[in-house]
Amino acid sequence: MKAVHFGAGNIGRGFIGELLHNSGFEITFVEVDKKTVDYINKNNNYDVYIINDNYRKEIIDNVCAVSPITDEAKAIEAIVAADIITTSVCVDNLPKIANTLAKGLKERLSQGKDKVNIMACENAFYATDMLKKTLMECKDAVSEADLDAIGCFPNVAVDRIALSTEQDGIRIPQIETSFELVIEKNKLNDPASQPIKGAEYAENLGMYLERKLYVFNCGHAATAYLGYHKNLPTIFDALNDKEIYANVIAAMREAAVMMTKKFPFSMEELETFIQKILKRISLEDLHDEVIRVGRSPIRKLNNKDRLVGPALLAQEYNLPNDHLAAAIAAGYLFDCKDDEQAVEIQAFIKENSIEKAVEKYSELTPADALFNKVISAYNNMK
Ligand SMILES: NC(=O)c1ccc[n+]([C@@H]2O[C@H](COP(=O)([O-])OP(=O)(O)OC[C@H]3O[C@@H](n4cnc5c(N)ncnc54)[C@H](O)[C@@H]3O)[C@@H](O)[C@H]2O)c1
Ligand SMILES: O=P(O)(O)OC[C@@H](O)[C@@H](O)[C@H](O)[C@H](O)CO
Repeated sequence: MKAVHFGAGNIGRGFIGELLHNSGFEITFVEVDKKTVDYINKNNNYDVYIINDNYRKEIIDNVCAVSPITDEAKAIEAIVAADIITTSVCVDNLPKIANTLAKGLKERLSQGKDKVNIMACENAFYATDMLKKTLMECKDAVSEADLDAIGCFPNVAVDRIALSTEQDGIRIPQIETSFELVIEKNKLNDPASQPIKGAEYAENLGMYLERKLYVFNCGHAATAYLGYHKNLPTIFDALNDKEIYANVIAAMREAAVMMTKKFPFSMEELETFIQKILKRISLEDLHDEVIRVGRSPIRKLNNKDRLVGPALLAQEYNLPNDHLAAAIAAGYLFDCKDDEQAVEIQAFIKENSIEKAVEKYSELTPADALFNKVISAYNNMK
């Protein structure tokens, strides 16, 4: 069985690559970083280290990599031959992979190939739906009818802390033992099939996806932005600060209470979930930097993403969201110079105002109670 995976980064090699390999797939990574492509092709394998299993090394073999920039024809060939296609490139990059994927899918169609499962393993609200939309809108656009004739598009919730260390300019993935990959079962080509071993197959993905993004990633982002504001380098350091810990858990609980209104979760089970997540992310050995977890704030401050998304839903249900508002405000203070999106937001605030920035990036207006809470928290923190 053959898999094509776009993005040989931390999650690509460290998590999805490992699961695909253990499910019996030969994997072709489509990756823009030349050094990573050459490293994978050198021995047709790569190493992964399991952090909280004494840095046990796993070797993932039967892999190769191609660059979509210098070798698009090979990428298309791999797409045509694939039994499964997955991505983990960050949702901001989905439009950049769309043309190559679209060309490969058109070629599959013209060769009369089978339908293939295509899954975007990204932290976002229904990332596979987003990918499908970009395939219909890109330069080499495929019509929806053709996409449905050649592909199936299940959404997924992807959870594993996947980091890396650098050796000779190559990032070597390091992962934690805990993981969860939940796949939207009824959208699979064959809903009874379980193509990836170790994944869960759910009919009601929405509740798992929102719990992951709106509770886990919500708390993670809140920790990163509040930690960055206090000059704390890692998530471990940030959660060791009593004030930050109290604010993070309060924000996660605000999101969780909202989830109990929307989905059949009890607060008791969400409280257990929150405690489990806080334990996982505060592991000292991870050395997970607040700038990684806070990266790409334009994406994270979007009104469908992990902070504004649950805060708006809480507002809709007339529930408290003040701690979520404070975390959003901290996101607008994230002025990391190495993060393009942070630089853009800070320049926009300087040239315009925080009010205009919240309107532009989070699509909140002064008519929203949340807008005013964010502005007032921002001014208090500044
Ligand atoms: N790291 C985690 O703990 C984690 C956990 C769950 C979900 N995720 C999600 O997984 C996705 C990837 O995150 P990551 O941490 O692995 O990031 P990463 O930066 O380590 O990996 C992304 C990879 O995609 C490659 N890439 C970018 N544009 C590309 C393109 N046009 N074509 C091919 N390759 C391209 C990059 O070079 C990089 O190797 C994100 O959506 C993230 O939210 C990450
Ligand atoms: O990957 P991002 O940028 O969406 O979010 C940063 C972290 O919160 C994220 O990577 C977590 O480590 C991950 O979602 C855990 O499953």
